[in-house]
Amino acid sequence: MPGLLLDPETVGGIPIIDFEGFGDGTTERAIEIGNSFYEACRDVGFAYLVNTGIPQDSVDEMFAWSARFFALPIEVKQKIPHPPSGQEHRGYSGIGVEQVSQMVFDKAELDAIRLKAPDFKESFDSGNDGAHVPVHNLWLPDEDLPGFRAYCTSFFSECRGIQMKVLNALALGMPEVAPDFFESFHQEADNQLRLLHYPSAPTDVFKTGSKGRIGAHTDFSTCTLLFQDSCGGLEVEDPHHPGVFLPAPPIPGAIVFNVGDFLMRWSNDTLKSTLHRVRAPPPRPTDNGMTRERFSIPYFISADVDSRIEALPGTFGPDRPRKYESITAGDYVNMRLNATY
Ligand SMILES: O=C(O)CCC(=O)C(=O)O
Ligand SMILES: [Fe+2]
Repeated sequence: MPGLLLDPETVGGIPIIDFEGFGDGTTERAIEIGNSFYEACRDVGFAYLVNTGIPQDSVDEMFAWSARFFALPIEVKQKIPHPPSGQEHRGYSGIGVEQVSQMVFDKAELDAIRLKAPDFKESFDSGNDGAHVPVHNLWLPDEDLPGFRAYCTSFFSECRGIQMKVLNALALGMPEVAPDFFESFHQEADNQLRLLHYPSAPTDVFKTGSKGRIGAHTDFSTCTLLFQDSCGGLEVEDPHHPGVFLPAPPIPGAIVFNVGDFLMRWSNDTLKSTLHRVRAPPPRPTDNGMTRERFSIPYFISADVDSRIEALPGTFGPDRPRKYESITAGDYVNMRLNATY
């Protein structure tokens, strides 16, 4: 993308970490990657990861399945509604989407939608089908979208492979953390694959400024791998200027990585879980008063529910007390999920 790369190693202040040559994580080059990745997590909380080894075709295919899923009639998607309980982060959520997709242009109606639905998005969540988690996937009957379940399941596994590489790189870069430390806390893949669709909507819908596609938030698990399409609109808080958000534009082939609140707590606040949000992308003359639709795919990585964490080695000492009690990953995530739904 010409013009975007002002500094070859960052975009909008977000470091680009090149995993080329990471190998099995034992080479000099792997240590270098680990060091710059650790610095990115400490100083920014976000990084673009390139050459991670995930085939671009797999990512493109996941986006194609996502588009097919969201194009299904609302009655079909509503066969698998997201349960009201925060613990069960599975199935379809279509908050406010029905109204928006019907192309409402009346101002009073738009205002009513804004009040009702702060975020104009629909989503589908799936996770590990393993028996150890008390949460079950909600799949459509296969005849409604043959192949969808199989592909989500296979993409979930591909992301898991990348997850291990990424966690190992971070451990390598952290001063007193053993290389396989994080891996040993992430054996069960208690992760969540979310397909997100921000429908096209009249540009007016986004004009008030206070509401958008996703309001400013931090993610609450260990970390997130985010795949975004070419639309744009993701913004990340500038670590040096609280309240100022900088665009994190899509870079073809890159995964956006961010630290979550759980890892921030685990690191005694050494690593940053940074606020981010999604706004309407800058309008183009060809948009005709409509904001383009956007698809994104976050993969939320969580530690094994029963694992108990306390401040990571090297993040506390005589001059730097531990700030948090020890907690299990399950208790932490449930506490946070219950506050969201
Ligand atoms: O859609 C995006 O780019 C970001 C999504 C996100 O931040 C989230 O789901 O937590
Ligand atoms: Fe997020």
